[in-house]
Amino acid sequence: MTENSTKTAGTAAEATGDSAASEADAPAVALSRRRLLGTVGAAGAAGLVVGGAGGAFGAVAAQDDAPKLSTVGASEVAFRADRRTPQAGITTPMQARCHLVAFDLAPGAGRKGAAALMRRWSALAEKLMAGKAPADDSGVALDAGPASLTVTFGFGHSFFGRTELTARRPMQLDPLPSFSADALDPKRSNGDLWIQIGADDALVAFHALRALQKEAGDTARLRWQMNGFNRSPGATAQPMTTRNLMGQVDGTNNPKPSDEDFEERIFVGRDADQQWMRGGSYVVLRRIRMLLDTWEKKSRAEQERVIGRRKADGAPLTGGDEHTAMDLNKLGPDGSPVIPADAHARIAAPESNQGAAMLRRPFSYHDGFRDDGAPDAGLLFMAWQADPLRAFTQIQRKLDRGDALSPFLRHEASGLYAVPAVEPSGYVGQPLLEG
Ligand SMILES: C=CC1=C(C)c2cc3[nH]c(cc4nc(cc5[nH]c(cc1n2)c(C)c5CCC(=O)O)C(CCC(=O)O)=C4C)c(C)c3C=C
Ligand SMILES: [Fe+2]
Repeated sequence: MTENSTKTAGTAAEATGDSAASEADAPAVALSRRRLLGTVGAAGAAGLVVGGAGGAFGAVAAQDDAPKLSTVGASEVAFRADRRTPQAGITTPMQARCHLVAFDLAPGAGRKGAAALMRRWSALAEKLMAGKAPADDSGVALDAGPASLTVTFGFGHSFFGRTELTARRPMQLDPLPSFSADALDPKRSNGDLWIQIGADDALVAFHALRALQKEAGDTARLRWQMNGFNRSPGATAQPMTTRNLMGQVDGTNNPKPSDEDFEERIFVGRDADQQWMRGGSYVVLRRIRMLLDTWEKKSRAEQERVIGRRKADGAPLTGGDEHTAMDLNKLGPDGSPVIPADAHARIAAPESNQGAAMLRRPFSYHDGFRDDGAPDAGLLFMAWQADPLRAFTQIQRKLDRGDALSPFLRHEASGLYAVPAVEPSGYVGQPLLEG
């Protein structure tokens, strides 16, 4: 139930450069090579379905007049399956681009207006993710396929008051506590409705954002919007965990779908009080600006001690490669821990937090330069979990008390959203809005 199937059209050798690959098996080969080692890549790859991504701007290999697409362009992520599944965009491998957008319901829209909007938005998202153009299309995404487009919908705390559904608001949506390093801008935080759009092509991502905004009509008003990016597929010789704008390999010690406790950590259980959230997840969003001018003045050795891992390959300072477990007990010749007591990876690790863990799926952002010339850049930190109190809040509280990375960060915006599962039919949130 954690995996969103990935469909793809496109030819073998085109994508892999592997002339030995056969037409039939190549898309799977190409995708698994590119994505298997990605931050949450195993999930997407495990759910591979090889099929055709047809549609108005999708590839239809059999049609002579249809545009030919690379495997990147033609890769399609399913919006829904034939059973209740988590929405796409949670375990889907991270795409190269993202737009995050929050809306507030217009006065008077109420539950009826919200339901109609979610019905329209879900239909549109399903169409776009299949590589099909909406009516009156702008043409922005012409020539491209779905490019792994995902559209993920969430509901914020304030949504439930606006729709008179407070009795069905899960306590997991209770506002996050304040942290000492917070410098939060309320205008760029929270919101009734939240959408995460991800795609491996910038035009496809923008096209979806614009189409969804237009579809909101008079029912919901845009509250804030953020843009993020990650490395482009195929940019590195082999698939790698992504780097953030501090240059660190970021995402190594994420929970993996193959972990025994992955489901219970990331997705809401079958016995949850709020039935409509069963199989869903909660996402915490933090727009975290990096103080890069200060960070970049530190030596590589100092930077590595801040995290507890090597910059070159993400390996723990206690040795091995990127995926070797940290040895938190190892002491150096001077008797002090090799991974310092205030190292970010030590303080955030499950071992330091009663086993708490969450699925981090962040995007970098760069919004130009501030008046003092410092980059307005950092991380759109997104963490997925079954219970934010036991995961994000627990870990952030600990980080707040003495993380060596915190002096280089400013948390400038925050959001917490309930992201329900998607049913085999109907629209996202229907069990909440009509249940
Ligand atoms: C509250 C949770 C977390 C925030 C906020 C956070 C911000 C943040 N992190 C990095 C860079 C790295 N984080 C790494 C590991 C890591 N971080 C968190 C949590 C938060 N990070 C966790 C739970 C972990 C995993 C710890 C473990 O189990 O080992 C790493 C190391 C590599 C990795 O495992 O991903 C880096 C690098 C930045 C730059 C940042 C804010 C901008
Ligand atoms: Fe971190």
